[in-house]
Amino acid sequence: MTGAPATAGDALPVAGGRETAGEVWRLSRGNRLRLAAVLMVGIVSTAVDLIGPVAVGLLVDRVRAGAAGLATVLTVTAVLAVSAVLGAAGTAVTITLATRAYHDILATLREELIARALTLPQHRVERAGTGDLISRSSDDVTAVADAAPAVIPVITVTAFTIIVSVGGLAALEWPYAVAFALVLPVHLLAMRWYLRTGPHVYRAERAAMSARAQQIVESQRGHATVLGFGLGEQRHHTVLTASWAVAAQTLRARTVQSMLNARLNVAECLSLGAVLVAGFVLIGHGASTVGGATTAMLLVLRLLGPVNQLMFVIDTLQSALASLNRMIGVVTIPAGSPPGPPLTADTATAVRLREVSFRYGAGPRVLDDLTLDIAAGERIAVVGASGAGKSTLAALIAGIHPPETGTAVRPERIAVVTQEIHVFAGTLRDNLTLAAPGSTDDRIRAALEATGAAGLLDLSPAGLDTAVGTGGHPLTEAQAQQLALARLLLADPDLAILDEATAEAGSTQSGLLDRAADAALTGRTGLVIAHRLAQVATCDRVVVMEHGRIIESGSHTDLIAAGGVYAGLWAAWRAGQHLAANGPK
Ligand SMILES: Nc1ncnc2c1ncn2[C@@H]1O[C@H](COP(=O)(O)OP(=O)(O)OP(=O)(O)O)[C@@H](O)[C@H]1O
Repeated sequence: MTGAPATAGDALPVAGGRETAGEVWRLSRGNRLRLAAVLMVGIVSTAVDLIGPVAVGLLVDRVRAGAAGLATVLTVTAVLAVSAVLGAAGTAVTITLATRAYHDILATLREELIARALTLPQHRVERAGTGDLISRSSDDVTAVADAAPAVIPVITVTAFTIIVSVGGLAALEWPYAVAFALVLPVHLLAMRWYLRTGPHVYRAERAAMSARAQQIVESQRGHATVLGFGLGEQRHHTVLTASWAVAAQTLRARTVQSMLNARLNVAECLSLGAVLVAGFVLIGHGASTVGGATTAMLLVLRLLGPVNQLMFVIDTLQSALASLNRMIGVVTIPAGSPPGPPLTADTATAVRLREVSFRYGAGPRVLDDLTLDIAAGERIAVVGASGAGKSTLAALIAGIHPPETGTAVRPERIAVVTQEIHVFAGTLRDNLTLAAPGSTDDRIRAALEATGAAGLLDLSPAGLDTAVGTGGHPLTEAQAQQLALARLLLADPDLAILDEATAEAGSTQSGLLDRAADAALTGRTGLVIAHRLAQVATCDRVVVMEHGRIIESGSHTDLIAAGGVYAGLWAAWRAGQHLAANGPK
């Protein structure tokens, strides 16, 4: 199947803040009780934390009044210790509960993301670039998961500390709260600046990472092409450029963080100064004691810690939010139009296409008002020039692409074998029984025999337990094709589609793979796309495509006799075969 380059407009969507919040609320369905517990325990434990500053303030006043003996100091110390222990225990419980809820919600999101990614139309993924989807289900999930240890303690502690400490300041003497509130805009300005600057920087960083992943995936997938055309240098340069783009964006992000630090230092000095001045004025007017001012200063100091920490983790938070938006963007992609209903009533016809059209995105029509019936048990071959739409037709019949217009009726159980065979890491048995779990070893062996692939059992003494795929016994392309055809036989579908499934065979192996394909197709409806016309000639009917339309249809013999396009293709192919066998005259 030929492809087209991805454009910016094809990118997978990224959710907005409101959409993400709505989705997270939906995903938190099973954790609402836990979240309520977080709220209650958090407020109570932070309130307990207030006891310390108040006790120290009282001690200061007693000392100034000359009324503090050893007993007072010991009592205050004990109160400090008990409140610290209770506060810490409460905070630990809060953080644990919040972390569990976070991971539960993330796990649900990850499952939904993978489920959605696996059901995305293939052309949608191809247009966006496989790297983007891989990056969203790996890099982004990691970024959101890794943010938990840094972000959750700070967010929960800060939220409750702000509520309780500002309340405490106001209860002490309202001018303390006012003084703090007057300086709060400086903190908020620092945060606003950061929130305005940060997301762009982090989005750009993530996008650069996606682009790099895409380049690396393409270089690896196209390994054979890269080697074949000597593109190693060029690919290396492209990957290097993408990596430098990531480095540049990361540097930009860290610079923004340093500028935030400077703003935070200013805000901190101003806050402490404002409460100190308020204390000075209040004490001067007899409205507060030195102990009261001490309590106020301690409360502000307690407050500044988590607020500043919040600023420090806000970059992690921003980065995690950018990733979360990208993950939610995939989850909320609306399901496309479902493939046509499976054929049940008419057992004589396996596939019925009526005036179907299809285009990739906004591109030109690749299938154009195409009508085709395939009788149950019939084996048809589809031929035509490169780009005629053969693979697209096969994918539409398989239900991978929904038709843009027209109707497509097909059997329920369809299996497709293409030129690209992925051998999963696992045993031969695992790979063969993917689509037919529970097959007995005898059935598996029979399938291997029937497709002429029994030699796979001799790859190692382990037979069916031979490890293949990544890290396992390497398979040649032809062996992988044999494996796929035997797998198809085991899956026993109503309709088998072979799209260039035997194209990898060299001249010595083409007969072997053609026989394997024949065995896999026997007794079921089959659609074969092949450039080797020897395989085409054995089919019941040949369909010739041009520009997304069927221009000829009939048996091999009839089409040859008709002397049309197929007859020309056949003559050219035979001449090519003759030349290959005998050499030029
Ligand atoms: N994923 C895709 N995105 C956009 N355009 C595509 C995509 N796949 C195929 N096309 C375009 O659709 C047209 C038909 O492609 P298709 O692969 O179906 O043709 P084909 O007859 O199978 O060609 P070939 O024999 O080279 O595989 C071509 O113009 C191709 O560029």
